[in-house]
Amino acid sequence: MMAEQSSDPIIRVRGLVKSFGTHTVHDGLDLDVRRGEIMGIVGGSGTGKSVLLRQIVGLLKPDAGEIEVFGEDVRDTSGDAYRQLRRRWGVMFQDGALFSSLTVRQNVEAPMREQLSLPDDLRKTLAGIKVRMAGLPENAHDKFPSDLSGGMRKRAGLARAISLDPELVFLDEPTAGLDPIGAAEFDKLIARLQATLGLTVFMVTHDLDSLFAICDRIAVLAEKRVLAVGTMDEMMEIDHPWVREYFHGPRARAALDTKGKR
Ligand SMILES: Nc1ncnc2c1ncn2[C@@H]1O[C@H](COP(=O)(O)OP(=O)(O)OP(=O)(O)O)[C@@H](O)[C@H]1O
Repeated sequence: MMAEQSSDPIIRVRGLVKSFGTHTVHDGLDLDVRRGEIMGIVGGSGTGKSVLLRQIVGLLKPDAGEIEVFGEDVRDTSGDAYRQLRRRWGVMFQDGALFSSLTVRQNVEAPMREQLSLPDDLRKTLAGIKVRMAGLPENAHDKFPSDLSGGMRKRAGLARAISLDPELVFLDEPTAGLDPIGAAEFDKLIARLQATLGLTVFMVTHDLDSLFAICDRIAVLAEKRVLAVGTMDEMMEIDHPWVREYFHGPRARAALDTKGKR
């Protein structure tokens, strides 16, 4: 997990401001995500974790501030430069955001169809490889999302997120809704893909087990900005009411216990 890391920021956010009407969600938010790390984004409900993710990938426009991914400005999403850039990352949304009328493999093929001109057979084969990499059994490839369990749908969403061999993946609450065993397996899958593909991972999560198990660093969103960034050990030392409550509360202790047993 740590081996591939360097201090080279793959995501750089400076002075980000974002409001919806009179409600300011981000006000002067700064964040660096380094190449090769798994960065966990945490914060109370409504602190703007998903809104941050959506701005970084260009789905929402910031009101002010700078956002660079791979050293390129992502605020102008109209041109070829953004289209080129978008190929270099994959996103897994919370509900998987799969096309319900397509099978799992066809869902994984969709970005390939859009972005690459490959012969049908090759595209199908490559999509099958991604589905297997996401840990889905052979008999799931031709199923529709509605015929899959929640955990399998998440794996299908992950397979689609890695369909274009991205350097960076964004995961929005990947383990939400999974039982603890399913969540732990999903954590392992993320860590394995990160290590084998050399990915950088930006992961919004509420899951303390995931934070303990696989995140290299954590960014805490509070007070409309990134209040603190650091390793889990560093989080434990921060004297801020929300951070203290979150990282020292009963759920955190339970997660630490779980980690000890793994
Ligand atoms: N398109 C939108 N229009 C208006 N308000 C929005 C929009 N998207 C998000 N918001 C508001 O921005 C705030 C941050 O939302 P966001 O979904 O990023 O929170 P979050 O930190 O991901 O929360 P949770 O942990 O509950 O998922 C919320 O108050 C939300 O209501």
